Amino acid sequence: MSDVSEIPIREKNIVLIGFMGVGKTTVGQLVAKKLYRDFIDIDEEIEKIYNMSVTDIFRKIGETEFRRVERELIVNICNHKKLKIISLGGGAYLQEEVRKVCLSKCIVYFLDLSWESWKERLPLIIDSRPVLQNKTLHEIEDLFFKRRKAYSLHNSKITINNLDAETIANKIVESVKFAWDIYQPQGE
Ligand SMILES: Nc1ncnc2c1ncn2[C@@H]1O[C@H](COP(=O)(O)OP(=O)(O)OP(=O)(O)O)[C@@H](O)[C@H]1O
Ligand SMILES: O=C(O)C1=C[C@@H](O)[C@@H](O)[C@H](O)C1
Ligand SMILES: [Mg+2]
Repeated sequence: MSDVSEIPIREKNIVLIGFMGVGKTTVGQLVAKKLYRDFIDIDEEIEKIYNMSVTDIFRKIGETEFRRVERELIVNICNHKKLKIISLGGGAYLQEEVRKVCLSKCIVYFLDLSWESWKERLPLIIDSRPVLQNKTLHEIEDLFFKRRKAYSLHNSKITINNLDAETIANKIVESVKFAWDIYQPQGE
């Protein structure tokens, strides 16, 4: 497969990062449709490899192995694929190698939701996110703010409080097209 280090900005993969449950999967699918691109959800890819849910992988195989596969998958996709919309799992970007490859090969969008808004979404996701289980709300809050340091390394931030998924996807598409036109105007 070819190396994509010199890839034109219009062909770069777009990567969505942010805390679990902020909507990376939901919004990524919409962005892919709007830009006529393929969508890759890293959690789904890992589930296909093991033919198990993320919850079962954590339980039966363990988080350490999950993180290794997650990292290798992301590094491989970022190095060898282009024109994709990629939604990471919420913890993937905590790995330095993942941050490095995403920032060097892709355009990284951070979906930024406030803690107050995020808390309302907890009941929707708690059962399918093993990292949240057996934690108090205070411990989850600590994790939410600790992880912001890693997410602060991005190319663009979209503040998503009170916005529906369609509106967020439109904002990303608008922002991507703006960047394309600034850095690589059509016809040049
Ligand atoms: N803008 C939104 N407004 C309200 N609910 C939303 C929005 N975006 C996503 N959701 C809902 O929040 C939940 C989590 O969304 P989603 O699975 O897309 O998050 P995620 O960021 O991919 O999480 P993870 O990091 O665990 O992969 C889903 O139930 C989804 O329907
Ligand atoms: O934030 C996390 O650590 C995780 C988020 C999910 O997307 C899954 O990747 C898994 O549940 C771990
Ligand atoms: Mg997801």
